[in-house]
Amino acid sequence: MSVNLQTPIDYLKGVGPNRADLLRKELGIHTYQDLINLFPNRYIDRTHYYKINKLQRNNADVQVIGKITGFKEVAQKRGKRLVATFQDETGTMELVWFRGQKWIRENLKLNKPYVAFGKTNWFSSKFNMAHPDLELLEEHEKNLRSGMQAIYPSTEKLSNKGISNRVVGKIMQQLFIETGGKFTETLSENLLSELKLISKKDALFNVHFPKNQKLLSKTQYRLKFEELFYIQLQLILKNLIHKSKIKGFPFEKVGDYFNSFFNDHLPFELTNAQKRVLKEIRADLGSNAQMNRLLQGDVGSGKTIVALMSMLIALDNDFQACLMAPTEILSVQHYNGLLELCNSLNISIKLLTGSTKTSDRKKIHESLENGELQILIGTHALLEDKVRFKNLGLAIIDEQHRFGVAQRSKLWKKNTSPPHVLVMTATPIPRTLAMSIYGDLDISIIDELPPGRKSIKTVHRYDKNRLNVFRFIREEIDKGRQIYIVYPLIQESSAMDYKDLMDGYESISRDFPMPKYQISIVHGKMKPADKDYEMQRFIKGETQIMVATTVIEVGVNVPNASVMIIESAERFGLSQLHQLRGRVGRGAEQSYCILMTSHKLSNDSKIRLETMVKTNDGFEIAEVDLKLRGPGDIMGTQQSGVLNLKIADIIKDNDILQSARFYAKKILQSDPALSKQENHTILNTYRQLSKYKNIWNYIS
Ligand SMILES: Nc1ncnc2c1ncn2[C@@H]1O[C@H](COP(=O)(O)OP(=O)(O)OP(=O)(O)O)[C@@H](O)[C@H]1O
Repeated sequence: MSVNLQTPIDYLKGVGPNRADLLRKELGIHTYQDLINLFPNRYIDRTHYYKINKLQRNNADVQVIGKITGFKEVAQKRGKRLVATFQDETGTMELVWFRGQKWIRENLKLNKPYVAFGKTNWFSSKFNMAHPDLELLEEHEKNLRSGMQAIYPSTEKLSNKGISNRVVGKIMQQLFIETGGKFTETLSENLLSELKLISKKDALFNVHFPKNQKLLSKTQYRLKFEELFYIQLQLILKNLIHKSKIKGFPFEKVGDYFNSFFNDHLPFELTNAQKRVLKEIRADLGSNAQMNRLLQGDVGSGKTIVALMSMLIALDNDFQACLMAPTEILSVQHYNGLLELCNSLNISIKLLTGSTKTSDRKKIHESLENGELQILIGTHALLEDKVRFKNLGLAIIDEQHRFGVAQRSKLWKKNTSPPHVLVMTATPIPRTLAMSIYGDLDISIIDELPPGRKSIKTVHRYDKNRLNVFRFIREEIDKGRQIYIVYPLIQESSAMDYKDLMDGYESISRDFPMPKYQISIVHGKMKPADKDYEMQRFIKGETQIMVATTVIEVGVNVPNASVMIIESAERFGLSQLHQLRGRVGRGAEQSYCILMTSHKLSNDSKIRLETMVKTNDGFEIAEVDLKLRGPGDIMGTQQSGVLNLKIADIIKDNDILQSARFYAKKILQSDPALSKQENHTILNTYRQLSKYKNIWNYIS
């Protein structure tokens, strides 16, 4: 190509030193390449022309073809305004200027066809357009911007400094004239033809000058695909390198434990999503590589059974398995649940937590080391050095948000070779984000709830409606249901929060007196044994109301509980609210979630509450959370690069991301080193990637 894209922007015809300075300072555009990469942030559809008799009031972005038949000046409070009569074959309207009259009168030509573009107003029984964007029809037709007009970021702000959107459009046009618009392709022939993608050079032209919406959509698809494809390629390569370096135990067979459970003891039919995820896990376990999989499922979607059945495969292959949960309550619950499910399978399962007695602890350690113990469930007590397995084949970690990566790898080190790892989370991370960030994990998603679940009715109530809420609680208890009332205790040590909880407990005890009503209370300051005792009373149905802090947030399963009341709901984050709500709606009865707040709510709190009221879908909630808090915040650390997208939107372009990931995977599966001739372009582009860090910096 003849024109070097690194040419400074000053050399482009129509730019000049002043504009060049502004472009550099205001938009960071130094070279031709920077200019091409200034992608529009929106478009105005200029493919349609209105007739004057079809105009409507306050129509923005309207264009009309007509002729100026005369001018008049109209006196107003301060100065004069210039009014032109603008006419087409269907009627007459006015074009109005409040400044620049002299220039306009001298330069506009009477009775020549013009295109007037702007917003319509209705004034003195006539339509008018103030300060229209006017262009002679014959010039307009030559103009590349006559289809979908690109609007560039910041140009609206900068227009009085001399870089209006129109100016950027014009110099962009000039750039394509000077370069001939011939840019090197960056995707392979195969991808282009299989996905029917438009070429790079067409995409770059059309992103700036699309003729119509259809072409624009194709263009955006191609560029977004490319951006996401190369990010996925990088992530998957990382994953492949991990897999080729770290060997796992191949679980070759599915044996008696699994089959007997599946055929004779499964308490319900698995959902299709559960079956699909199990297949994915089985495939991993059967391969030679070490499984490193993230299992995402909304609250109550049935992850536990998937975890158990995966553990049974480990047992079938004479390996041990462990399940680690973030809290004592959860570990106990998992333990009891699994004991019940495995009742007739003759498996040895034990629980190890901070409160396990020393003598029991010793026995557990021994039986783990000699291999008698097959499944160990517990809290981070599992990570202690004394806990040594004979042959740990599968480690399942529930709620990975609470365990850091370092802790995960500590589990690995419990063997000479690392066990397979399955990380389960009930706090859905938006799919897009998960795919972009967990380069080292494969992802399975249970996106279906067990049949027959009624969606939880969620309402927002102010404190002053408390009496009504209490009446509702009484009615539900009379029907035999149980109630959670949760108080924010963001930090377990916060004295004020603790006082709120205790005050709440007292007032509830007054309104729901013994002996008719029995109340449990659980909070972080209690001894584990007391907590467990209170929890068990509620689980067994001996108490009807559970007053608690967020210790019950994850995983607690009491199907008879049908009402979740969240006090000071504005103080909780979205995913936490969703988690709490997930504690009800686990049985067949209609369940309710009542979000109590005071009147003073910030905008973000309002959005959080509205979202909760509107939807039960954890993934949708995660998306809103992502928008409110930003990806960096959600993941704890800013994963720069991966999330620094120029054209794709991590929230909206999920489908494209899936496809990009699929093809990146497919290509790497058949050609991991990208050495085949057909992947030459991809390899080349990929190499540039590591050099420039950003795929948009290597257009040539
Ligand atoms: N396929 C199914 N059909 C009917 N019930 C099911 C099915 N799968 C799971 N369940 C039941 O649904 C409830 C929720 O399952 P589970 O506790 O495994 O959910 P979860 O995904 O772990 O959710 P959470 O993270 O909120 O605890 C349990 O009572 C379980 O027995």
